Amino acid sequence: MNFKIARVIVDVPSRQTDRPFDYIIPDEMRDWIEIGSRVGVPFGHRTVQGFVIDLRPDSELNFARMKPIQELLDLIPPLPMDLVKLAEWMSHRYACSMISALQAMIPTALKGKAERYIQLNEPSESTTDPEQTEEAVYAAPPLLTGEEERIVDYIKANGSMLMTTAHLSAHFPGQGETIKGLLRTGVLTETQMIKDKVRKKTVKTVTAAVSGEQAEAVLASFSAQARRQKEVLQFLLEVGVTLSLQEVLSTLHVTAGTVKKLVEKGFVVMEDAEVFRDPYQDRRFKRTDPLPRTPEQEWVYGKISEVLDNRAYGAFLLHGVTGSGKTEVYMQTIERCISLGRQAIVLVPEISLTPQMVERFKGRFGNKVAVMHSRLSTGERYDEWRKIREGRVQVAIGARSAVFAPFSDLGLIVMDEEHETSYKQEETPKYHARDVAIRRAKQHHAAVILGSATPSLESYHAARSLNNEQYAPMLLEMNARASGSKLPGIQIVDMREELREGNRSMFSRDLHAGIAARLERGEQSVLFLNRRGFSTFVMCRTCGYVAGCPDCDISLTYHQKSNNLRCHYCGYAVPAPSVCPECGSEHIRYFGTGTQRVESELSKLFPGIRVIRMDVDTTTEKGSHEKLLKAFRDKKADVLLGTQMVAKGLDFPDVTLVGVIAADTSLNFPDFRSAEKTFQLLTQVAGRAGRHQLPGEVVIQTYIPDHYSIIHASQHDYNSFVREELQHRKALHYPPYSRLILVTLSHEKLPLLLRMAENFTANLRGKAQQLGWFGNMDRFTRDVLDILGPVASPIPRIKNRYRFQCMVKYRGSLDASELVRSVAETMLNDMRDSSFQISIDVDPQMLM
Ligand SMILES: Nc1ncnc2c1ncn2[C@@H]1O[C@H](COP(=O)(O)OP(=O)(O)OP(=O)(O)O)[C@@H](O)[C@H]1O
Ligand SMILES: [Zn+2]
Ligand SMILES: [Zn+2]
Repeated sequence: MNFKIARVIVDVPSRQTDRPFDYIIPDEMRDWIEIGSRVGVPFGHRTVQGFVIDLRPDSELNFARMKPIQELLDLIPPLPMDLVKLAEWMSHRYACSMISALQAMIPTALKGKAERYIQLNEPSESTTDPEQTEEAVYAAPPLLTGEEERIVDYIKANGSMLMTTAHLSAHFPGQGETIKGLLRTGVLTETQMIKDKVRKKTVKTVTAAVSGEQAEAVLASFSAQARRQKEVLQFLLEVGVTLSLQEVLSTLHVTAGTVKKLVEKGFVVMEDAEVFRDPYQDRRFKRTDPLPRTPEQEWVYGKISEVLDNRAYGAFLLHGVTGSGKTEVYMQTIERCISLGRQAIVLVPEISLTPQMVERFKGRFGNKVAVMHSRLSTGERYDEWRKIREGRVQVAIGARSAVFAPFSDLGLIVMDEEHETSYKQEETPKYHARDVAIRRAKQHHAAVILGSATPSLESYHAARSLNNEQYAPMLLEMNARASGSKLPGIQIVDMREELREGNRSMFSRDLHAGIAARLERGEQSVLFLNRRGFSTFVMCRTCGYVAGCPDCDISLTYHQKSNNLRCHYCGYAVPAPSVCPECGSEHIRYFGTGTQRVESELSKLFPGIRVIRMDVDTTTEKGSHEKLLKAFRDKKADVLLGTQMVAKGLDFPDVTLVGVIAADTSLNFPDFRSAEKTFQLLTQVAGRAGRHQLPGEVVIQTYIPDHYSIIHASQHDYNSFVREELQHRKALHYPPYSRLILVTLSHEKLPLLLRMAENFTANLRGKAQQLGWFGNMDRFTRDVLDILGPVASPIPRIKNRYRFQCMVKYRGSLDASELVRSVAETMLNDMRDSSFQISIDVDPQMLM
């Protein structure tokens, strides 16, 4: 097929440009441009980056008015065809632009921006006399001043015809006007090209360029002064392979000059070779072999293998209690997938929080694994990504964006802790990695494993529902711990009772006794603080003043390290005041992070206790997690104290006590998922205790001891919790009995916003009525859509913009995303007020 036209999505984030634009494919690019290619194209007066999403033999548009593609940025398209298709689906499903979906799929390194370059003006072909040398063309007609000549000579002398405008102006300070003059008279021209944020890394390599027969004669020809050169050549001939220049220099203690002389003489070839930055190159991972499967693992493994072997789509919800050996199942099914010549993706909630997971996969699969880690440098991430794209690895492990790992023959996607909210991206594109994973698996006829000890109600309901949809996951359960150990006993302590009996400490008597016993026996404890809701704000105890952000309706957060107050939404920061700005009182209190308070209380109660604190403050540095966890594993501490971070995936043999300081802070959250979140957290932390030989014990402190999520968690009873929670959800038509779309409208002027929010909701309602969708959720029909609001958002003002929201609730097979998007678009087009914004969040996880 001879394609002349490429349809390109340009990297210009505006509603008007969210459609493909047609460009002519220049002849020399014909063989190279593919769907998924990244290109630089002229757009208005700029050059922008874009992605080819379709190829056409022809265009409906006038060829004369169409522009050609300016440059092709990679030889291998960064996006395989299936990801381009996936982006189209995402854009529809999540009501986001195509460019935002495509950008989410590539590493930051490839988010190129146009850079301006200056070059000598190449004469156009018609006027070029082949006899005329370059020199003649420039030197002759326009009479250059001395200054101008120096600039032109500098460009020539630097060999490259291309030089960034920035570089040139920096090299000739104060000569801006001269350079502009040269541009005006056409001696120089300026072009724009896309420059990537990071380049491939290369090293110089050297190889002997002398054949075996010649070797002796050549070596004999060296003079006595060239002894060092001779040594180098001899060495290279002996090893007989290409070595990095650095290696040669450090082995033989010679200078680069010596090697260069050999290159000049033609005895050695020096080249640039691409290298991959490997963030784990200095780390050794203990190799592990597959464990003999337990009977439960065997059954689960069999079910998944069937689908893998058939190369069919199949989804599984693996509900296994903590320590049941889910990770071992992931690894063994992945091994099977690889042996079939296919590749696998492992998704984990937040990879920097799960170093043990990375260790286990590296230990089993070695250099077959690429790690997509947010803490890696842009360059390192780019290289890990290239290993995937170029087929050098078979397994990718990473947080939600790893779902886009560009494998060519994907066979399996594993999503560990599938209930975690971090799988939902809160910025545009607001996708949920679970739904994207299922979609990708369908495209590839691959298997999906959603694993959790506490599956989300959405997944559980889908697996359980009677009118089993085609894509619903199959429920697989594992109820016993793989090691044979029992789940720990859990005790609930009523903190109100403690107070009544005169205990004002944050530790109940039972938890206190528990920690003391561990100290005596040389065992370890994990203390968990439910951070949500713990105060880090500043309050005056005299007048009740609370420091708030002037631009956002939210209180400022106290940061101990820098001793200032910061707004989490807009970044506003002020030094922490020492007296109340309102009444001048000195009784103004700073509440540090909850963990700091617990830590100081611990050392008061147990002098000499060794505590490792793990929270946002102690884990900002790269690798700090690993360090802290290793220290704990090496028994350099008695207590690991932390927030959510200590709840996940940790497996330490000597931890026999887990204490939950305040279980219910997350219950008081205005969110219909708060009971579910609390149950999940408690189950997860409790699961850290007694995983090996020593039996475990858990103490949960709470002010609401009779809340069903706490009671069921204390009995390890997921099924009863779910039954009760589903009843509440059903009564209120919350997910999984409906789906939600949260629409947030914002503007600086409150009265205007109010009117627009009313209008928007009315338009939406009207359109839904026309379609016959609108109705009360109590209605006994499958397809129905209801609209709640508008109301002020829970945070009514951010960055000086007021916010109103409305909630769309629907069920059945309605295309609600499309409805909301079209109403929003019509309204924005009619408004012509660019300051008015509508943000659409499909399947929201945070209702703020
Ligand atoms: N077949 C097996 N035989 C013996 N030990 C096993 C087996 N499978 C897993 N284990 C061990 O049991 C422990 C728990 O296994 P694993 O971490 O895979 O469970 P998990 O379900 O992923 O745990 P969690 O969800 O609590 O993080 C680990 O120490 C693991 O090495
Ligand atoms: Zn005050
Ligand atoms: Zn703010």
